[in-house]
Amino acid sequence: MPTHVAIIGGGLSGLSAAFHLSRRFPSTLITIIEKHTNLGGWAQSDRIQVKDEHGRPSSVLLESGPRTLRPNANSVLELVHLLGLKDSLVLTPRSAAAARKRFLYIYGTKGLTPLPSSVATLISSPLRSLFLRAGLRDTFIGRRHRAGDESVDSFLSRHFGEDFALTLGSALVHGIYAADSRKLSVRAAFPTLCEAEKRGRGRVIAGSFLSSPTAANEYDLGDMKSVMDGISVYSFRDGLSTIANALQAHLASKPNVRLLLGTGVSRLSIGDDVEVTTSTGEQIRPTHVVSALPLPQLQALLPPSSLPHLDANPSSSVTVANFVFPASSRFHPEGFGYLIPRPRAGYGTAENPGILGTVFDSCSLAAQDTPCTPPIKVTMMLGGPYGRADMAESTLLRHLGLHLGGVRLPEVLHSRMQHHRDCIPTFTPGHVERMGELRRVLREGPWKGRLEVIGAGVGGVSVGDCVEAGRNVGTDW
Ligand SMILES: C=Cc1c2[nH]c(c1C)Cc1[nH]c(c(CCC(=O)O)c1C)Cc1[nH]c(c(C)c1CCC(=O)O)Cc1[nH]c(c(C)c1C=C)C2
Repeated sequence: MPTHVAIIGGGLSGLSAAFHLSRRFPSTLITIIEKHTNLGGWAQSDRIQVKDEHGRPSSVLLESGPRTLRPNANSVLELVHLLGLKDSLVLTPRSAAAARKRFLYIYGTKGLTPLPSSVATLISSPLRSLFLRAGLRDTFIGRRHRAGDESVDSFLSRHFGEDFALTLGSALVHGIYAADSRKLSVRAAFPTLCEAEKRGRGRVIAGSFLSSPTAANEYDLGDMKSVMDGISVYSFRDGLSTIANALQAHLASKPNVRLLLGTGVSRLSIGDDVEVTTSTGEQIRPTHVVSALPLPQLQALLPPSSLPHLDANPSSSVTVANFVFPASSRFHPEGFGYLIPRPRAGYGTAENPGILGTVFDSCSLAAQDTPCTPPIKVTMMLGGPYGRADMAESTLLRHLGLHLGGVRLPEVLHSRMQHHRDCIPTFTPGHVERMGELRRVLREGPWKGRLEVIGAGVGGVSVGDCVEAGRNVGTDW
């Protein structure tokens, strides 16, 4: 049993690990070391006060990282239940426009193209022939790929055709990984597609109708399943920071938990003992360590060549631009927002200076704001495979108006732009095998299972993946 666990990194993975370890080992000392003074990683929510064009005040919640959660992530629902956050939930039902209506902005077409969400909307959709050709190709050609991993673009092109992979696949990958679908591993990023291909003997659509056994895992959910019945996504009145703040308050109240904020780690080594040196020069000798850092940051703390594959993946940087407009000026359609596929001519061409997509936040999260008809909030996401997009606000707004079919935008009440460097890892093909080898070396090498490596760079980039990984830490200890 561990007597002292050091957790390096206080994002949601590290906090989840601390929460679950402190429950499982109530007499073990747990030290969380985070170089920033705030916890929660890039899930940061800020409340701002704005005045509308008539001088009336409003309070608006802005997110700089993830903004909504899906109810299928049981590990997060469990935290909501155990931390008593149910009363601050903001729920978006499946019937809401934000859940049903998603758009693409396709170069060469005017305005937004709705994505079909049912058979009826498919029949009348401008994307009908693209979807039909994709369905026919997968069903009648069906191509099983036997050797190893491949990119998302290559997988989708094989099954659904190149046009589908470019239009739908690249846009989806922008919206989740802010990455180039030609570089992202299908096995690591969309394992369910590979499983469906296997079940359908080479046909993904057929395979997705065949059920697969799901591993049973016990979660302490209280009545969260019924609360989430019919819900598409959820957040909290004060945004996603609510989870990190509640975890921090919970951990701060535990006598066996020590929070070292504003303290980095400069060295991590293993001899007879594990040794962690902090940026303040303190030497800590825990029995076990959890790294919840981005993998290249962990690599920088270790002696050269200690662990394999930590620098194998690149990562995407994203600039998040939040805009607040007057309540009276609904200028965009109701819906989730829109994604922009990779330009046919490639990234960095004149038609797109670097915009990946735009979220119509008010359609799902207006309940975070006051008064009851609050200002309209919209978030544009830039960068990723385009590289750093240093765009003037006026240029961004000109593009937004153009994407919406040439609408005249109202005066902006508030805006801000935040650049998140290397915030989302891009799992390149072979990632799953590489992480298997990393786990083997951690188990069998000098660490002998005393170091566990988690975080978005290992097993998945969603909040659910990060919280789940933290929950599973140290189950062999
Ligand atoms: C802030 C930029 C982010 C981009 N991707 C992510 C973030 C935080 C991570 C991410 N986004 C989504 C998922 C899938 C989660 C799930 O479905 O369970 C992940 C891991 C989907 C998503 N994409 C956008 C939103 C609002 C959501 C819902 C989840 C969330 O709030 O993050 C919009 C969006 N995100 C990015 C871009 C470029 C984009 C464009 C409209 C990058």
